[in-house]
Amino acid sequence: MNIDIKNEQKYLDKVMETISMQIKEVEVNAAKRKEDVIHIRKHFWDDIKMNMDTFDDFLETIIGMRQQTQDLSVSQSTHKHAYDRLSKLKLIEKSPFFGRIDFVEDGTSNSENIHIGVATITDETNELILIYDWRAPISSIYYDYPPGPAEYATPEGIIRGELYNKWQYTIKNGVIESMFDTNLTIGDEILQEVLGDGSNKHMHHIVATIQKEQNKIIRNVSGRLLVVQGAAGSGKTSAALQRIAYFLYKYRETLQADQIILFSPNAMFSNYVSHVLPELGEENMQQETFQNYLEHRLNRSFTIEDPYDQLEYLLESTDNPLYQTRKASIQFKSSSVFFHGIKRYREALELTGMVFKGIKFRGVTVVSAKQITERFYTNDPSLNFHNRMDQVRDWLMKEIDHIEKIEMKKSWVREEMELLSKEELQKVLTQLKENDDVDESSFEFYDKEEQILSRMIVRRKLKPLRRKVAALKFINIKRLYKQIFEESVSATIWNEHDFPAYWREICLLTRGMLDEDHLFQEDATPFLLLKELIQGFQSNTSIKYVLIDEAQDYSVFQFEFIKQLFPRARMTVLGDFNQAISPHTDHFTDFHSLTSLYGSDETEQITLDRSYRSTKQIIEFTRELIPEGEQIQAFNREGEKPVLVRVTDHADLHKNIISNVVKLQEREYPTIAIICKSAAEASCAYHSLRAIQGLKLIKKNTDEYQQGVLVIPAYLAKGIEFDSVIIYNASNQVYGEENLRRLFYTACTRAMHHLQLYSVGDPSPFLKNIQSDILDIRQEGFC
Ligand SMILES: Nc1ncnc2c1ncn2[C@@H]1O[C@H](COP(=O)(O)OP(=O)(O)OP(=O)(O)O)[C@@H](O)[C@H]1O
Repeated sequence: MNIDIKNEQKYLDKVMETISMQIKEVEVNAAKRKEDVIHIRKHFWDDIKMNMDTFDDFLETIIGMRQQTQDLSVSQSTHKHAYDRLSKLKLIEKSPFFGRIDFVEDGTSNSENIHIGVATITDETNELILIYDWRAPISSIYYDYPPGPAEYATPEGIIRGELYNKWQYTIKNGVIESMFDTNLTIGDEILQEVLGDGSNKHMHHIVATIQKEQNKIIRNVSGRLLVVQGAAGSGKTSAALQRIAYFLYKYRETLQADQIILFSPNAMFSNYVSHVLPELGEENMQQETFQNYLEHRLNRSFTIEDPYDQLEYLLESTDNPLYQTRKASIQFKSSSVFFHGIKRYREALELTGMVFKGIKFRGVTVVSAKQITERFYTNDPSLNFHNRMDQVRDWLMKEIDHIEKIEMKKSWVREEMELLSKEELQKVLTQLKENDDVDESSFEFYDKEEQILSRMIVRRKLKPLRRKVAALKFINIKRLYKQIFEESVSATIWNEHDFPAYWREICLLTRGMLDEDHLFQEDATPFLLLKELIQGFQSNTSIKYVLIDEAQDYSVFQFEFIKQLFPRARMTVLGDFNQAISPHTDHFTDFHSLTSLYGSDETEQITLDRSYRSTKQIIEFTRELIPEGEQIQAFNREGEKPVLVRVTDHADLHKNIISNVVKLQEREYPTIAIICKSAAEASCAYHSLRAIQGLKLIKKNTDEYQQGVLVIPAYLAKGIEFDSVIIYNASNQVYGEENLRRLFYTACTRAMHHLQLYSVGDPSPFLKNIQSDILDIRQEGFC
């Protein structure tokens, strides 16, 4: 069937007319609802008869209040519903669709002409769908099939048929600017156009150009765990966000946005991706960094090193005498051997080894640690660990009751009684008068008053103790964790061959840090694991979906942890092992170990090989940097070949970069990033390049993605992208070690349109065998 742009424009005009009518209707409705809410709030008490004279009056008052609250809640939610609909209509008002398919279902002869957009639009009768939501079952054909036989899944089963035509549109301000028949065009013009645009302060949605393999991720709902390994720029983050939007549509009757959580690498990344869902007319999910979670759970007792300080140490402290110990320590503590060792250790504690803290009151030990230990181990051994611990807690609570009685008679209580305020005394007096039928002038009354006051004083003092006992704070977790690093205990946890190199030194180092109440990053999760195994897991059952982006930097511990933390959730894990820059992931090359989390039946893996962020020339270069990089396919978008400029010294380097940035600014790139190996290098570079106007230094606590010319350490650039990337110093001296390959690759793959590398002296060995048709190598001088 032939369609032309005029007819399609007519259809667009009709849809826009419908939308503007609906906007008017919903505006009136929303305003009315708003008035209702204001009215109920304003007159909330007017309609309630406050009468507490008799029980029936009291009941009537309560019922009236409840009724008013219910009315308010209904009005608020209808107002919200109208308001959300209005926002959605306004969002799509000027560009209501981006695609069309003509589909004939098997067994019928009618061609359904389906226009697809960000949200569903029906005609005034509410019966005819003018625009299908991109997440509707039939819309999947648009993403999954070229013209020919096609099918889509519905709750009632698979629908098969023939896809005759497929069009893509660019619509701006209500006008169709271009329209492509994808039967005829070669390549994806719209995708070319989108990817060729400059960078933005925030990531945008991709629903008009979702690719087939990405659609598989977005719509996958089969197992408990979906693992996505994807090349840099292959759309993992995008797929994760559109997947969340898909869930919110598919399960709209039962799922709220705050029942979904996305773990992201840092605050800047969170801010960068925070506009995608609102752009799609959906509320944002919760976002969290794992570090935040750790701090929330542990920082009352410890200071915790953050992952960036850990990385910075590893990048910049290679001369430190403890460097090798620390490195070995990180690797061991992130391994599954350590994870299972801790589990074994906890099991062993059932028989021996528990350490408790004595209970002190007013500086005196009232129950000693030894007594608690004895009590724990003399409890019925057939009871499980947690039940035994509960019994100890109950026993301690009783001991505290006993202490309360004894303390009430002590002289310090009498002294404190003298200090009570008039109000406090009055309160007790009133209480006594109300509850007891005792003559106010009698001795009995006096005795009772004294008793109440003493109890009040002692209880107040014992309150924190009771709270601590209830929270199992009498278990000495720090000492228990420290024991793991004592020879007498560690020998019972691990087999001889499990011990890593530098074990003695690791033990010394860890014990020393614990004594200073400081936790290394690599100790934080194992410490928390041990704490939870002993005190019981504090899980969050309301979360239904957990998504972990940049998952390559999480350890086995962290995955286990997140799984236990959200026991009812389905998990989506997205990452790229070639960008694994955390020190504990040095030897990881895939996500296979994750299968054990939920078992192979519940786990699905999808690989994304095609990269969309960068030009073909940049991809052809970056894939040379990693093993098996040839598997990565470039999207066919042309650009310039990356350039490596060798300079003789730092003065020359800065002169070259400054002049190059001026040229790049003339090209009007919104973002030019000068990427450094570490924060230390970034800080030096920033000071030497300050002649660049508006230069900004990005630090670990920067919480907003910024445009302009930036100096940024490579590990903070993870997950984001820049129009032009300048690798500050790709020399052998800076990137000489093999373990920096992935960091170097991560830095280079941030470039969308332009990539330039500098090297003071000899370049990194990573660049050694790259052919001149892929990397343009120039000797010093201005480029
Ligand atoms: N189907 C698509 N249509 C339009 N743009 C896309 C598509 N897929 C990816 N992109 C764009 O490609 C860029 C990279 O996407 P994204 O950040 O999601 O990739 P990633 O795999 O998470 O990258 P990295 O691993 O490097 O962080 C973004 O600008 C994104 O908008």
